[in-house]
Amino acid sequence: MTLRVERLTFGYPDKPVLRSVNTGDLPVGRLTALLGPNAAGKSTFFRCVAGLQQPQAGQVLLAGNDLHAATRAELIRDVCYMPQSFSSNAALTVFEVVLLARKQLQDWRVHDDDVSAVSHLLLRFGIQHLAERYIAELSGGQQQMVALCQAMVRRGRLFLLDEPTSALDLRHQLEVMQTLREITREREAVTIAAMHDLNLAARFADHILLMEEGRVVASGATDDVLCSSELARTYGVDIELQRSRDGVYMVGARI
Ligand SMILES: Nc1ncnc2c1ncn2[C@@H]1O[C@H](COP(=O)(O)OP(=O)(O)OP(=O)(O)O)[C@@H](O)[C@H]1O
Repeated sequence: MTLRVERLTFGYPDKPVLRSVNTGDLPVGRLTALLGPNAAGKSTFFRCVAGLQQPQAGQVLLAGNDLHAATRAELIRDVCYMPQSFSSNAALTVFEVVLLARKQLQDWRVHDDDVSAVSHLLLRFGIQHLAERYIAELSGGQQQMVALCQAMVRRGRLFLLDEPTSALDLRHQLEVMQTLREITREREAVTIAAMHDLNLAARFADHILLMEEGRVVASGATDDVLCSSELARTYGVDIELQRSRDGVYMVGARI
């Protein structure tokens, strides 16, 4: 199974945003990092793929089937989306909001496997100790981990995560990326994480999509894309890359 987005096009009145985006085949069981400068169109791309914004043209093919030809219920079942900004009912606990995310568009009854899925995921992301805390009482980084659990708690086939580590400290960034990579492999899902940290992408992503001004200008294996002159050109900086045992690290950037 692969995800393949073809000619995805979206714009606001007088403002084209996505200009015929083609991703190539994004492999199942692999973590893809979506990179690109501010305003390149990454969040818009996610919203269009998730069906939250209506593209003007193009197809989103998951295992060869057009996601947007599916029913709303099928789309929600298959695609799990974590938006860039966290918004949850502050009067609910962490356990409750993650459970609610799991039950989205499902039978309202809570079964044993729902409770164990939520417990297991909180444990996996290391926030089980927050389960009974109210959302309003959490730090920004803790809220981001809860948002991530909301996206990952369902059995989707495609996970779209908009900057999942932007509010996290160094240790949590590494732990979350490692866990995301493991879960993606175990579930044989397609996971795309938009991010600005090239070092994290280099270390954990298997595949890179590089976006610039509403187009994907490079799609390929992490080592290939990060070493390309395209990356320096897209960001408008000189980038020095150094390979290490764990992958490719960006060690320096100059304007
Ligand atoms: N509701 C809106 N109306 C008009 N233009 C919008 C709207 N939302 C986003 N845009 C524009 O669409 C373009 C792409 O925005 P988008 O949020 O997709 O970029 P991004 O790559 O996710 O950026 P960042 O890395 O800064 O989060 C930007 O020029 C932005 O100003």
